[in-house]
Amino acid sequence: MAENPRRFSVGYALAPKKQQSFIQPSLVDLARQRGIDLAPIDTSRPLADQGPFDCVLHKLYGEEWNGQLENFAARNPSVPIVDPPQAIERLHNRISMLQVVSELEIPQERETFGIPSQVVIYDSAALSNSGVVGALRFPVIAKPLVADGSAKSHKMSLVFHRDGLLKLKPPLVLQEFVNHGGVIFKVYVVGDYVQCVRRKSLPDVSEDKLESAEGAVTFSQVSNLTAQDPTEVEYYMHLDEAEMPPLSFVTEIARGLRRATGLHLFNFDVIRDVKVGNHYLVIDINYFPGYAKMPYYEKALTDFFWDVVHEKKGQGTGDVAIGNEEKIM
Ligand SMILES: Nc1ncnc2c1ncn2[C@@H]1O[C@H](COP(=O)(O)OP(=O)(O)OP(=O)(O)O)[C@@H](O)[C@H]1O
Ligand SMILES: O=P(O)(O)O[C@H]1[C@H](OP(=O)(O)O)[C@@H](OP(=O)(O)O)[C@@H](O)[C@@H](O)[C@@H]1OP(=O)(O)O
Ligand SMILES: [Mg+2]
Ligand SMILES: [Mg+2]
Repeated sequence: MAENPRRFSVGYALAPKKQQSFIQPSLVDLARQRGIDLAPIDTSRPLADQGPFDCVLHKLYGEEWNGQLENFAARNPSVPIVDPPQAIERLHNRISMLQVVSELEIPQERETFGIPSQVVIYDSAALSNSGVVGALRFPVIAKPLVADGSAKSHKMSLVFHRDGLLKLKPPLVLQEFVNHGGVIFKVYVVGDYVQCVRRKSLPDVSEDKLESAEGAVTFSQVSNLTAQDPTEVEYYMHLDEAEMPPLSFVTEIARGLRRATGLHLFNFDVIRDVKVGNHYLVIDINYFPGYAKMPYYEKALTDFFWDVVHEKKGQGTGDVAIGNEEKIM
């Protein structure tokens, strides 16, 4: 009689909303067919008492949880934790998050990339200090310094003039707004796998608008908004027409970020400067983003789990490009 093939278990610890969106029956079924069982972790009990797991997947924060992961790792040194809290930590601060982009050493040829000019503001006095904000070109986006996934950390302001800064609540980052044709590219990374999609963004700000606009406007998670009125529907039709950045280019950045951060699961937001045409700016990096919105996410994630539990991370056979998807090796 044939032996039962070895099964693997991936334990997951996610906030309820994340669990609901990510753990879809289609993902659970596909993983199961490939010999991988997705098992919920009970966060009210010690992690080290649960399992056995061949991998621990998580998006939870805090000292208590980090302590649980440390205990688990001490008892199970060979079980990968995706991803280690110290590696995720740098994405929780919008300065350290983009610092890593500036440090990438990638030959820039036809397409170039960077980050927008920005300054960090720790106290209200700095908002009226010419020495601090004088070098910035308006409009600017004010972003909370902390990017910890809270609703507050996504609340931003588009500020047209210096007087619009005065009501803001530090600590925050003031980042120059770059006109980019109202579309952002979200580059999803799942281990070796990379997929780029278009999303709605803030519209360009013309010189006229800049002169006539007053103060600041607030917004939150623009890219997740859905069409509400006919002009929005019209907008979405044109969104599909925006030229994508070359996949090999975003894949190079993805590979660089993976190496520099040690992270396996993240996405980054890229905009294309309309004034330059082939210059791109990375404006945001998110840990374990909404993968369920990514076409065929079940396959990408299952392949990733398979690689992790078979300890074959990064030992592929070469680059495979399929449409807007690519594998980095
Ligand atoms: N420097 C910039 N220039 C132009 N538009 C920008 C800039 N920074 C941010 N935006 C716009 O604001 C949106 C929100 O900014 P950002 O992505 O930093 O916020 P977030 O709350 O971290 O987003 P997410 O939901 O992806 O985590 C972007 O998707 C983009 O539409
Ligand atoms: O809400 P979704 O599931 O779609 O995912 C969003 C995710 O929320 P969740 O982790 O609470 O689910 C966000 O994480 P936090 O910053 O809030 O931690 C952030 O990563 C967004 O960029 C994701 O949207 P996407 O970038 O994929 O469009
Ligand atoms: Mg973003
Ligand atoms: Mg973000």
